[in-house]
Amino acid sequence: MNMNHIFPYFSRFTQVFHKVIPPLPPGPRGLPIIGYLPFLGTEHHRKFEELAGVYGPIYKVWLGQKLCVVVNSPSLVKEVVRDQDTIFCNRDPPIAALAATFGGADIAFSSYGPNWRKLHKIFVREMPIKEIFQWSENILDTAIEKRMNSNEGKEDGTGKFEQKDFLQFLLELKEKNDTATSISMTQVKALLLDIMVGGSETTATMVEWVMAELMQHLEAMRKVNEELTEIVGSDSLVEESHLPKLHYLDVVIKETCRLHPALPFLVPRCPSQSSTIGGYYVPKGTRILLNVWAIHKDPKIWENPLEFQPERFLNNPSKFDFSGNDFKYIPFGSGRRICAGIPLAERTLTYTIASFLHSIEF
Ligand code: HEM
Repeated sequence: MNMNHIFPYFSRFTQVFHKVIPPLPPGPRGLPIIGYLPFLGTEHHRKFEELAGVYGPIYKVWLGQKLCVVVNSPSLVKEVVRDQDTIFCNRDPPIAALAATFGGADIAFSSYGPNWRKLHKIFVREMPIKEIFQWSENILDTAIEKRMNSNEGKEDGTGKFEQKDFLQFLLELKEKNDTATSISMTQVKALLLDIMVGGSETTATMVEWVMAELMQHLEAMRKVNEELTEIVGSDSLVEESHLPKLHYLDVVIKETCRLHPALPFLVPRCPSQSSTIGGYYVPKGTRILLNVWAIHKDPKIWENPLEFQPERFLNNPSKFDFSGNDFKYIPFGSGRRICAGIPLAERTLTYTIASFLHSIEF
């Protein structure tokens, strides 16, 4: 066992001895140095769900030299993302993420501080979300039109799109002299990474899961198709104005996000100072995993949790939205570090799936 393993225990021992701080959470035993790593298997979300069944709403697990605390209940998630959000809103990026994001210069892996605040403000308040959406809308329209052998596209005749470019928006910010909003080239690249990598992989994964669930549940597929015929009509393509009226598709997407959250532990957080969760001691620097996978399938919270039942959201669609205010349902996270792209993600998901289903017979 190396010093990293020993030190928290030693320092805790002296403090517990003097009755200053509570114990660490319970958790499975691991091996010296490598901790619990050899027992994780390949499906970490299932293993961590299984451990929640054994150790309850909070447990610790050593992954190599890293102390991880896994939180498995809505009330303890609230302690992390609401009651103590300022302490727990740092990230704990692995080396690979730091290498990919220019040392954590982006929003997702940046520590909570001036860089995050500036980029987050630009992203949430100033980014031309509509233009980014229309850019993806154009790509999809063209793909579907090609698929339908139609020549009526939104291209300008030269094969290029007429849309204003969001890259141009970022480059203009780079040229600004105003320190409050101007950004460096590294920040431009980091923001693009968040949009292109963070935004596209998650959205593509969710589109695949929705299609897979609908193909397994033909009654739900029939209802979505009926709704599309009613709202869009049989001879037209799906447009952005149709999206808010597609209520059944909305609950299909919500139910899919419950069963298959794109990030089953969200993006791990890290306390900036030692704290407690659920009465247990959590040292500064611990990796905090919020186990959305287990919470979304907890039979104490959900009736028939493993079944695909979009109707469970139908009577109360606004209670379970993506805002992260109800800690039983947080596919996009919650608190200060909630997904910065929710409006875009919601529109893109609904638009892509609606267009596929309306234009192609599966
Ligand atoms: C279905 C699609 C998506 C899902 C399921 C999703 C989910 C998430 C989740 C779970 C987090 C972590 C939240 C937390 O730690 O509390 C996150 C963070 C983030 N997402 Fe998304 N996301 C999606 C699409 C997008 C899109 C389209 C964009 C941008 C174009 C985006 C940008 C971000 C950014 C920048 C963060 C980091 C926020 C921060 O650390 O402050 N996401 N997302």
